[in-house]
Amino acid sequence: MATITVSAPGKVLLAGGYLVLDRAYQGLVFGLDARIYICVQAATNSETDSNSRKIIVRSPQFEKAHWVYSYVPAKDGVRITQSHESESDTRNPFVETTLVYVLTYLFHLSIDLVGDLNITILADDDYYSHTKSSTKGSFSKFGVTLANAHKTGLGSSAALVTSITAALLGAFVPHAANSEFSSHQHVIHNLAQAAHCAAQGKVGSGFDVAAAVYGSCLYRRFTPSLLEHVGDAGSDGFGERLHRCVENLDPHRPWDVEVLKQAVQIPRSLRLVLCDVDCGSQTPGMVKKVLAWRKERPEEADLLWSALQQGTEDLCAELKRLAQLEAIEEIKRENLRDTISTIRSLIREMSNKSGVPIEPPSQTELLDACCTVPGVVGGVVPGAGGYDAVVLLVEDNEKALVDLQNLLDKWKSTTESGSGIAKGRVSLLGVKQDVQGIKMEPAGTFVGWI
Ligand SMILES: Nc1ncnc2c1ncn2[C@@H]1O[C@H](COP(=O)(O)OP(=O)(O)OP(=O)(O)O)[C@@H](O)[C@H]1O
Ligand SMILES: C[C@@](O)(CCOP(=O)(O)O)CC(=O)O
Repeated sequence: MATITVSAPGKVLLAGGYLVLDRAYQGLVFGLDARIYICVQAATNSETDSNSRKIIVRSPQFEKAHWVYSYVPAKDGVRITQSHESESDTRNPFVETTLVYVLTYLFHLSIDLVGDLNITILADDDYYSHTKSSTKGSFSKFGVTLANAHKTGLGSSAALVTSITAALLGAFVPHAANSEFSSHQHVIHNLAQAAHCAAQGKVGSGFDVAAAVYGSCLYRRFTPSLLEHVGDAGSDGFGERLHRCVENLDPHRPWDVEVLKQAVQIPRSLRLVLCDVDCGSQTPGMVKKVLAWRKERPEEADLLWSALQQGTEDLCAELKRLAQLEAIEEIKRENLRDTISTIRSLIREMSNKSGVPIEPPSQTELLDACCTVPGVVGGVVPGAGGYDAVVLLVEDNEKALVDLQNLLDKWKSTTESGSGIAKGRVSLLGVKQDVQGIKMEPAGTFVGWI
C-alpha cells in the first residue's frame, strides 16, 4: 500500500444560502486556502490477524485526539469498532463513518484490505479561533480537545471527510491519485457526500463537500433521494447499493449534481476576507424555521427566492466580467457594489419575513461599518448567516487590510444589547479564496507530526 498525503479546502458560501437546499436554485461557493491534510500509511509493527485489522487515527494538534478502530470486512459492508486503546473519550462520527463508507466501497471492488493503517490529520489554524499553545512547521498545537475547540465555520468536517476519502482511495487504488485525482473526482465526490450525510445524520445541500473536492464553483445540489436510497451502513445489500451509487451505475437514480467551475472567478485585484465574530450564542434550527416559513408562504417566498437566484447569477457574472476586463483596463466596481447590496437587502427581507436572524441588526451594523473602509467593495453574512461571521470582498492590498483591521480593533456593536448575545471581538481570519479542490501534498508536510 502506498503512503499518501492529500489536502482538501474549506469553504465559504458567498450567495445562495437556504436556496441551495433546493435543486431549482444555486449556491456560489468559494474554496479557501485553509485546508485539512491527511496522511495515510501502513502501520509498521502490525500484528496481522487474517480477520481483523486496525486503523489508528490521530489528530495531533488536539489533546487526546487518538482513535483506534478494528475493522472486519463483511458481506453488507465493513464493520468498525472503536477500541479501548483510544485515548479519546468521545467518538469522532465523521472519521468513523468515512472509514466505514470508504472501506466498504474498496471491499466491494475486491481490493485486498491487508495490514494495519495509520491516519494522521492536520488542519490549518483558521479552522479554529484558539490561542495556539505551540507551533511546529506551519501547523499549531491548540492545547485543547476537539470538543473544546471553537470552530470558525469553514467546513472542517467536509474537508476532513473528503480528504480521508481521497487519501484512502489513493492508497489502495494508486492510479486514482494521478493528476490530482482528476479521473476520480466524481468517485471521491459521491463517496464523500454519502459519508458526510450519514455522519451528519441528514442530507444537506452538500455544497461544502463539493467545494472540498472541486474548489470554488457555482453549485446545484443532487436529488436527495439518491443518497437516501443507499440506506444505513450494515443494512442488507448496503455494500452493493453504495457501490452502484458511488459509480453512478443506477439508470433510475443518476447523479444530477451540477458543479460549474468556469462560472466563478474573482478579479485579481480583489480577495475574500472572512471576519470571525466571537459571539456567545448561535441560533439553533435556522434552516428549519426558514423552510417552515417558505412552506407557509410559498408565493412570497418564491418571489424572494427568484430575486436572490438572480442576485447570485448577477454576482457571478459581474465578478467574471471584471476579472476579464481587468487584464485590459482599470475596473469600476460600482455594479459589483450594487449587486452585493441588492443581495443583502433581499437577505434582510428573508430575515424579517421568516423571523430568523440571518442578517441580524448587529451584523448589518458591522457590514455597513466595514463598507465605509475605502478598500472594501461589499460584504454579506455567509452560508446560513447568523451572528458568527461576515465575508467581505476587499482590494487585495496591504492598505485595505490594515484599514479594515484598524476598524475591527475598535469595533463595538451598539445593537441588541438586551438580546442575551454576548458581544465579542471581531477578528480577521488569514484565509482567502482558492480555486483548487482536492490535491496531493508533498511527503514532507507531516514532518515532526508523525
Ligand atoms: N482537525 C480535526 N481532527 C479530527 N476531527 C475533526 C477535525 N476537524 C473537524 N473534525 C470533525 O468534524 C466535526 C466538526 O464538524 P462540523 O460539521 O460540526 O463543523 P464544520 O464542518 O467545521 O462547521 P460548518 O459546517 O459550520 O462549516 C468535529 O466534531 C470532528 O468530528
Ligand atoms: C443554510 C444552508 O444553505 C447553508 C449553510 O451554510 P454554512 O454551514 O452556514 O456555511 C444549508 C446547506 O446548504 O446545507
